[in-house]
Amino acid sequence: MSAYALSVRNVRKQFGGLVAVNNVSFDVFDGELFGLIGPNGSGKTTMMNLISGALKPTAGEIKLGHERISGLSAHHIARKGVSRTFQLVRVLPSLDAEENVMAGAVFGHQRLWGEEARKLAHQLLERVGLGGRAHMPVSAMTYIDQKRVELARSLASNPRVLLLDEWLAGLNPSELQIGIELIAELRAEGRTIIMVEHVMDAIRTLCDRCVVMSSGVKIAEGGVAETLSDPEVVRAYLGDDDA
Ligand SMILES: Nc1ncnc2c1ncn2[C@@H]1O[C@H](COP(=O)(O)OP(=O)(O)OP(=O)(O)O)[C@@H](O)[C@H]1O
Repeated sequence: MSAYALSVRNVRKQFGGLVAVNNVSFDVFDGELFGLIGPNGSGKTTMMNLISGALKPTAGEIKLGHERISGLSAHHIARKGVSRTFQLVRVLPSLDAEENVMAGAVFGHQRLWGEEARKLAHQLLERVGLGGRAHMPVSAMTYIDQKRVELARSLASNPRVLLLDEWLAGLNPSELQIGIELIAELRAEGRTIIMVEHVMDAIRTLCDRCVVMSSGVKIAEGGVAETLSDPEVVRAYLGDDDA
């Protein structure tokens, strides 16, 4: 880990009178698995949307490496190397797994076509545990398998930064274990990942560092163990069963 993969500087997002993200700054190193956590409604998904370009900040700056990406369209930011999965899985249900993943290869950062894209799709489907199911329609797949397809599609662009927005949500305990192992493998490959997650065991197991948000504000940042035992963080989570 050396250079910053992503820098968030004094970022603010206002929806009318509501400040969803209030002057938040943090840096994510190359190769780091970085957690973004906080109670419901604290601004985590808004922050993911700001990084991916689905939303534009009201103020502040986001850089990918040395390049400012805040203000660019989601499409441009994806091309520059930020890819994501969504809180509620978004796949193309009428297509099969291979076609979904090829779409990521064709439209993303890496831009592969034809046979090259197909070959990569096969490798990635194998990678996420869907080898042999390349031609299954995604609409016929279980929820975890649809999540695997979405992850493979995000990886198909060979992103510089991968955003996982509650990728583990909705999985049963054995699927959760598989999901955590899969993310751990991506981390071991040296991928830079920012994950929003309510599953605290996953954060503890997987993340190098984390930021904690509450009511739009960053209330703590640092190594996972010390951050989660910070009294302000414990207070913010009081009453939240997931903490
Ligand atoms: N498009 C929007 N328009 C208006 N308000 C919004 C919009 N998106 C989010 N908000 C508000 O911003 C605040 C932060 O929401 P956000 O979804 O970012 O929180 P979160 O931490 O991701 O929550 P959760 O853990 O429940 O997903 C909430 O009060 C939410 O209602």
